[in-house]
Amino acid sequence: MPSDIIPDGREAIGRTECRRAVISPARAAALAAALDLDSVPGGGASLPPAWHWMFFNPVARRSELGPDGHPRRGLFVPEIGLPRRMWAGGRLVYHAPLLVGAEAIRESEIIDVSMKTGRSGRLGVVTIRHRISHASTLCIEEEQDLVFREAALAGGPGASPDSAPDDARWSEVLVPDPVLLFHYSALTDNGHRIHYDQSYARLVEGYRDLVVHGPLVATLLHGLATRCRDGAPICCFAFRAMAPLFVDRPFHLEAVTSENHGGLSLWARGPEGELAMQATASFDD
Ligand SMILES: CC(C)(COP(=O)(O)OP(=O)(O)OC[C@H]1O[C@@H](n2cnc3c(N)ncnc32)[C@H](O)[C@@H]1OP(=O)(O)O)[C@@H](O)C(=O)NCCC(=O)NCCSC(=O)C[C@](C)(O)C(=O)O
Repeated sequence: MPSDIIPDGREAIGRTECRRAVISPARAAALAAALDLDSVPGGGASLPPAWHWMFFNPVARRSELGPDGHPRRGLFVPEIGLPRRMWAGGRLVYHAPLLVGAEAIRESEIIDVSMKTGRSGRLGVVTIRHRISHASTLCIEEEQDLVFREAALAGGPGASPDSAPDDARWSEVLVPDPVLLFHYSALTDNGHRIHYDQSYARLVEGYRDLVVHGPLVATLLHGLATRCRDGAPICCFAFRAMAPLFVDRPFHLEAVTSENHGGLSLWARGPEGELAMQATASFDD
């Protein structure tokens, strides 16, 4: 392809992949430890919601990695000429539990690639649909939004995050220390350098420090949602990452009962009061 043609990635719409994994009790126990939880889901138990993000991830050979530590773009996720990847949001429907110890299959399809111009510059949004099943039982349907941004430029448009709500009924604080980031990267087979390589995060991607994983924050919000409802199963969860959170800077996980749908509105509030992630959860009861 001539170098002056900027790819838009839309040729990848419809691309599919399929991965199998055993919902490993050892990984579940390791995530429970990393999150400092009292209970560990053992063999045969239901995997807590969002913990499936530990499984089905591509493990690429070193020669197939891109400069950010992810598998090189073009293998499944398309190359769209925008180098900085972020996990920016998703929508999940939980139909049936994934069982610890059992084999599961994830079928994935790229369903949209769209180019946008945001306050922070040009963005490419790649949306992937995943269907996760035990044999013929569909357990989770998920749409995952990956955002790709332009290379960091000195003096480029800065982030202008909104403020988080101030009416939380439930609030918990978490310090995302580097050991937690390390464990979450390892448990999710995620080589993305923004989470552990400080000079890369700062000098190449232009962040102020190591970035907290979007799926980790969303996992913590799932946990808060479950506690707010005394363990009732979540049936739907949607989230959008609005601003990055950084290592060692405490943030709050907060929730309030939603007047619209009777479920919960949740958010992560960053250290300066910024809205870092917003989410909604609804329940089977
Ligand atoms: C994405 C940023 C730069 C856009 O910020 P912006 O200010 O430029 O955007 P905007 O002006 O608010 O919106 C522009 C357009 O983009 C859309 N948009 C705007 N935001 C989103 C979103 N979240 N999800 C989907 N779409 C989004 C928005 O709807 C709009 O579309 P429209 O023109 O059609 O109306 C900004 O929201 C941001 O910095 N978010 C934080 C992302 C983050 O911190 N993610 C977690 C860390 S990265 C990670 O964990 C990675 C991992 C795990 O290693 C991994 O690679 O898989």
